[in-house]
Amino acid sequence: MKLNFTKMQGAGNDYIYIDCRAAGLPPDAAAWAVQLSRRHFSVGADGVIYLCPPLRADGDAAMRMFNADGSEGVMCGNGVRCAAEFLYTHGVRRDCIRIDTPSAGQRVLHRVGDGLWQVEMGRFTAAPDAVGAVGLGGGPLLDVPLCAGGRAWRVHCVAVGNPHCVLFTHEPPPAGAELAAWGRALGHHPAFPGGINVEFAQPISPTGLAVTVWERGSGATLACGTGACAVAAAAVLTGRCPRGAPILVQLPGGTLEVCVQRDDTVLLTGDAAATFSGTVLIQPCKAPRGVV
Ligand SMILES: N[C@@H](CCC[C@H](N)C(=O)O)C(=O)O
Repeated sequence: MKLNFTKMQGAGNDYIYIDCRAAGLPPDAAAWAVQLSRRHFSVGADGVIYLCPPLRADGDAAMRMFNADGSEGVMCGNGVRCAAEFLYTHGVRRDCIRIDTPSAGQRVLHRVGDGLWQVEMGRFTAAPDAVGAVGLGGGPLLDVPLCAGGRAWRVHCVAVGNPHCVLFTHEPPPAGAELAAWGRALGHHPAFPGGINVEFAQPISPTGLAVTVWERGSGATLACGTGACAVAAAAVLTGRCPRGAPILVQLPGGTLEVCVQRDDTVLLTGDAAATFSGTVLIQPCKAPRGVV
């Protein structure tokens, strides 16, 4: 079977976009995500995003995002900007676009420049499944001691749709094998039975953070939009960055601007671009992908 797709990236977080606005989500959506995301063997990506019929009367489309291992994410901060850019160039040429999601609600996006979108990401909350820890008034869990990968850490658990485990470092954040090893150890820690995304953040100025990311379901990625929001929220809550001001989150794939507002809602601004389109042959799935 042949499938039309568009490859897009936001801050280097790359997804394959499949337009299902007419037909709806395909039954093999998760299996296709595993197959198509494999770098060197197929299109290659951090995951697949299906654009589906809207869930609300005022929605322009709905978005379903699947990580490279076939697990479904609740939200995708980089992916939703690319989804808006895709819709903008495929029939919804408006500067305000509304994208529905099954469990994170509707996201409203504003086109603030050529290929530049600002998205209202909603309120940050406690990461939902940090077992045994108690958040402040049901809010994020701050300064939680955790042993993982043979090291003792202090982590901040914040959800922005997806759950995130944020760690602040004095040194430049880890990359390569170190990022993969620590990300995996923390991301699969028993405190997080549903798995968690991991961000290492080094404050580099009063409003700037250098960040590296290990994503559940995809491994190390060049950026994570909800992750950038979670890092900014943790930085505000721990007094490292100001509330209500733009915070620049520098990731290996690009810089995202995040503003944590007085009511705990978060604004995320960043690029969104198509890189190529094509047709891919869907093969019967042979070998399952290993856990990342
Ligand atoms: N890269 C995304 C988040 C994707 C989902 C995440 N891996 C999860 O399963 O929670 C972003 O830009 O937010």
